[in-house]
Amino acid sequence: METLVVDHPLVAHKLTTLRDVRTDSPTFRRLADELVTLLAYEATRDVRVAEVTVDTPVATARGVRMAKPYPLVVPILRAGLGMLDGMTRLLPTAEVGFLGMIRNESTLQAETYATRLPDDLSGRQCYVVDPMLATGGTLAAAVQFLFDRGAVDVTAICLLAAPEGLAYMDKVFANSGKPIRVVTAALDERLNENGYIVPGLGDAGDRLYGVV
Ligand SMILES: O=P(O)(O)OC[C@H]1O[C@H](OP(=O)(O)OP(=O)(O)O)[C@H](O)[C@@H]1O
Ligand SMILES: O=c1cc[nH]c(=O)[nH]1
Ligand SMILES: [Mg+2]
Repeated sequence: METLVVDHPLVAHKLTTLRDVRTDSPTFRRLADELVTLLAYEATRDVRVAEVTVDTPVATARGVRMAKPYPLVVPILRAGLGMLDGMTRLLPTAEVGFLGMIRNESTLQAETYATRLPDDLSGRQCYVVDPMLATGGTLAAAVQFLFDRGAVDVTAICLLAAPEGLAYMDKVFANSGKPIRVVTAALDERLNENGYIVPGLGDAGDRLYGVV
């Protein structure tokens, strides 16, 4: 598995405000939206394109267009929804599948409560969006759903990642033979005894949408 920590002053600046406990929900939403756009710019570096020509007012120019089948963007509900608009703004032809997953806060096991994905993902590039990669249980289950449907490669875009979660992903998919990439704004120190990322930003879903 490949991990890319996007090292850019604008990313670091926005992430710092996102982490701040004083940042209110409207600002948190706006920053999550802006950050995903910056991360997606790097994450889509290998998105498939097809060569085309267009007529400019002056001559013919060679260029590229997004190739079919178009990528699939998969937000993991709830918190991943806060990253969806930023992704589709950058990839307007992408299709969107949904996974509803919740981490049981006692066992830290991921439970799936909704799946709305195309049955056949053969040949599709998939982009999973979820702000937090903590133990990695949620992302591992999400990637497995996509591979089971034939996805060829999966890139996860996470605002924050913990070393424990990356190690877990590495272990689970060591022999998958399919490319997996994690693109994140920061690799934090560790998980605490409750499975929260330290220093982290708290519960991303609650900060986006309110405490449930
Ligand atoms: O790496 P893990 O240990 O599996 O934890 C990460 C998951 O936890 C959060 O979701 P949560 O379960 O809080 O659901 P929510 O988005 O509805 O708040 C987060 O958005 C990830 O999906
Ligand atoms: O720190 C964490 C860990 C899991 N889920 C969150 O929202 N935050
Ligand atoms: Mg949550």
